[in-house]
Amino acid sequence: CEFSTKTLARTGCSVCFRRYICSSPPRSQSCMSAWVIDQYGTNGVLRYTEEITAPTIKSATDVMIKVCAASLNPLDMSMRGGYGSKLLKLRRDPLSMMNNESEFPLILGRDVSGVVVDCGSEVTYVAPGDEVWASVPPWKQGSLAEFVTLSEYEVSHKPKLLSHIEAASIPYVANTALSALVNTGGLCRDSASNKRVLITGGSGGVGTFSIQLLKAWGAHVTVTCSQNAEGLVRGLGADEVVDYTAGDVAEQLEKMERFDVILDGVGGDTEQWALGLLKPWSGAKYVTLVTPLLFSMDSMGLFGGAINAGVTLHNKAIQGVLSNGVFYRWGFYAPDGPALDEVSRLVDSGKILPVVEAHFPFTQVPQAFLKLEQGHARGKTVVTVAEEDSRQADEMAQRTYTDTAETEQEMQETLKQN
Ligand SMILES: NC(=O)C1=CN([C@@H]2O[C@H](COP(=O)(O)OP(=O)(O)OC[C@H]3O[C@@H](n4cnc5c(N)ncnc54)[C@H](OP(=O)(O)O)[C@@H]3O)[C@@H](O)[C@H]2O)C=CC1
Repeated sequence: CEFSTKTLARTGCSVCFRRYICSSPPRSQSCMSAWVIDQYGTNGVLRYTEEITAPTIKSATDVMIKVCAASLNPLDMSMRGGYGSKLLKLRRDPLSMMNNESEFPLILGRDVSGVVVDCGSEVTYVAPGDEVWASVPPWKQGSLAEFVTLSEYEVSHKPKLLSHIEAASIPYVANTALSALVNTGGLCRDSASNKRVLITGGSGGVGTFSIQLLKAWGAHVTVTCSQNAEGLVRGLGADEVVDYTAGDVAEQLEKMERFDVILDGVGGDTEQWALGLLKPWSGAKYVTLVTPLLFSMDSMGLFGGAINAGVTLHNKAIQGVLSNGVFYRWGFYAPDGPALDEVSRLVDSGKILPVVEAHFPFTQVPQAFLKLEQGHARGKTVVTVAEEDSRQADEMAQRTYTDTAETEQEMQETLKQN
């Protein structure tokens, strides 16, 4: 081929690119650019390189994706600092864990929207050239890179209505919300209608997605957030909003009808008052996303940490059932391509909108992390990885969430139209 690997990657010439990857390219041609970390720490550990080995198709069900856009989640910040390193290292490669080999360089980034460039021999659901989106499990190399390889099960067709930048804001929070609400909270499209659901931390990534999903399923949604996020969450469909900065949040919520499910994205002392807000003896569930499992394993070792976390969960679950017959549970992210197919349909039918608060070019990944560190998220922070998307990025800059009242009106109009 007359083009360099990089040009091929950027022009999406999947046939030529495929030949390059599969014919054992010379070292320089199998490299890609990425942001990596070589040790755990603060933002200074992020390093840009064009010399990291590009992923390849290793299994018959692998799908290799050219990344157009990625996004950041609180987990990226935590993983940069070493959070979950023991369990994730074991999950990545048990052998290297036993041999005490290094897990570095690591690539962060848990969302991808991009184009398939190569597939294993058994892949049937997608083909080179397809536009896809996916969440990247934390035990795999992330999406702050030119290419990422996932299994076919983890990948889904990108919603047609979204740009890559918009699409990259959804998969990780969607897979987390669906896992927590469906697998752990027992809700689903057919059973959620008229169920009363409370979401704490409704203005962040998981919250803004969950509100829209639950409204699309017909649930009644109450949200806690800061006063200045009320317009945003109401615009996404929240029925009732409680400003946690305006006095005792538990007191305000106690005046309301009891809930069937609580999705807690805040943690801390929330669980001390939240369980009392559930309908007693009715199968109501409290699901928290803020769990001590990985922290325990980091500090006490894999075995000790697992036992400690298991005992904590068991005691709290028993306490919940004994005190007023409610279920206390921990919710976790789970990769799930088929679940994203369902989300894709909801997005294309206008029931779910992306909430992109800020986006950064690939050259400014450390700045994107700094934005994340400031907290007070209002949706998601996205990174444009491929150059083709830079024009879309400029257009997005005009549409980025800046004014709450305007956004609320726009979102309500769009959701009403659908
Ligand atoms: N267990 C798992 O597998 C997963 C766990 N998580 C965890 O879930 C949590 C939520 O994730 P995500 O939505 O991505 O996080 P974000 O950082 O995107 O959002 C957090 C939101 O909570 C708001 N907030 C902070 N304090 C409170 C409070 N006391 N009451 C109400 N709202 C508050 C923040 O805004 P403001 O401060 O302005 O009020 C912000 O909008 C995180 O802790 C994350 O680590 C996420 C994914 C998977």
